[in-house]
This record gives sequence, C-alpha cells and structure tokens, in this order.
Amino acid sequence: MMRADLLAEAPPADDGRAPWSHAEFEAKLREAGSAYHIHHPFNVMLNTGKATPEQIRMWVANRFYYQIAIPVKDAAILSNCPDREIRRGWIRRLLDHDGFDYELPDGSRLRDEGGIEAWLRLGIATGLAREEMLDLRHLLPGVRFAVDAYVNFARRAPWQEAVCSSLTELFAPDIHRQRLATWPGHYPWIESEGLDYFRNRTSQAPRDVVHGLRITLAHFATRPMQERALQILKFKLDILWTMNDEMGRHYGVAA
Ligand SMILES: O=C(O)c1cc(C(=O)O)c2c(n1)C(=O)C(=O)c1cc(C(=O)O)[nH]c1-2
Repeated sequence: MMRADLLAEAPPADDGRAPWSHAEFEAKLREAGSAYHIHHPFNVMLNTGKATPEQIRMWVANRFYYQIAIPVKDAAILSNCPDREIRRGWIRRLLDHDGFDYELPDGSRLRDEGGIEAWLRLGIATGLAREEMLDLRHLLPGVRFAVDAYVNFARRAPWQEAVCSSLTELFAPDIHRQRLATWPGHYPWIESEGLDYFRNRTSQAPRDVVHGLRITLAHFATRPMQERALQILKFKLDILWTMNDEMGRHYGVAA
C-alpha cells in the first residue's frame, strides 16, 4: 500500500477482514524493529568503537534536539487526550525527561534531575560544553526537520496515533544496553557516570512500552486500523533513520 501524508488520511473504514489477535498484532509491531536505527551504519560505527571523539560529540549534540523534543511531544499528547487515566500514566514521561523538584509538606524535597540533564552530563563527559548543546549550534537542518516532524505529528494526529508513534521505544532498551556494553571498552575516555542516561532508560523505557502498547492494541481494533498503526510506526522509524542518515552524511561513516 502506498503511504500518503499520514496526517491527511482519514481513519480507514473496516473492510471486513478479520483483525489480527493482540498477540499477532504485537508480533507485527515488533517485526518492524528490523528497520530500527540500531542497524544504521552511523549507529553501528558508534557502537563498534569506530567513531572518533568528534563524531561521538556531534551525535550527542544533534541527539540533544531529540531529547528536548520528547517532553514537548508528550505534552502535545496530553493536551489532545481527554482521558484522565491515560494522562495520569502519560505524565510520567514529562517528569522522566524534564525532572522535578518538589517541596513536601514535611519540608523535604522530592527531586530528580531528569533525562535532559543526564543527557547534558553525557555531552560534558564527551568533551562538549553545556552551552554548545543548549544553543544548538551543531544541530544539522535535516536532524531538526526530522525531529520537528515527530512533534508536529503528535500535535496534529489523534492522541492514540501519537501514542503509537512512540512505540519505537520497544526497541530502545536494546540500543541503550548495546551502548552500555560497548562504550566503556571502546571509549574509556568517557567517564562512566556520563552513561547514566542510558542506564536510566533501560528501566524507564520498558514501563513506557507496556503503557503505549496497551493503548495501541486496544485502539487499533480493525485490520485496516492495525495496518495504519504499522504505517505510523514505520513513519517514526524513518524519522530516527533519517537523523542518522543526516549525521552520517555530515560527519562521515567509518566502514
Ligand atoms: O537512544 C535511542 O536510540 C533512543 C531511541 C528512542 C526511540 O526509539 O524513539 C528513544 C530514546 N532513545 C529515548 O531515550 C527516549 O527517551 C525516547 C522516548 C521516545 C518517544 O518516542 O517517546 N523515544 C525514545
């Protein structure tokens, strides 16, 4: 089936074909992981020790734009979602990335630096200055356009579709674990605490996935809807792949 502008398409009508069972549908979503950016040559270079310090720094600086977009994207989903129970679960994602600092009635504080701060610490551990990540001076236009496409989709699509587009997170724990397993050996000059972001995500992402998957399996209930969910996931996989294409084109990819 040809893929037109996802946002311009009306939800597909039921055509009488039997829907996949939840197990079959989930298996199809997971199969889409063969197009995950873990397989992109730029990522393979990073995780097999072939990247130069400068390539690592530029990856971290460009990916920072994705990191700061994620909570904006999740706030867009919240703003489109009238279901209080869903919002209660979903809001954790904002706190995961933005962090929080609350004073409790007994005067103690409940705080967490959040993922964006952890990402900045990763950048500093690779030799970047905080300021040069925050001012986005290294951000490539193609990376910006790809990330913006994700945020725009989340703003304008029905919230269940935006939830579905987050399901690349099914595949993210593996890529974070891959970095934790390979970077200390290949790049011993990066201090271990710099990798905290990846450590944190290996426990946060599976929790997110359970929630996102439950919503997706329930909402996309007919076969044409299930096929649309796969297209939405493909669109998101393309965003991540395109970011890596752009970085490979500018910073080079070692064979
Ligand atoms: O490092 C990665 O390769 C990677 C990929 C993805 C992803 O698959 O979208 C996310 C993350 N990391 C991540 O750390 C993260 O918090 C995250 C949130 C989301 C999302 O779509 O809501 N994706 C991802």
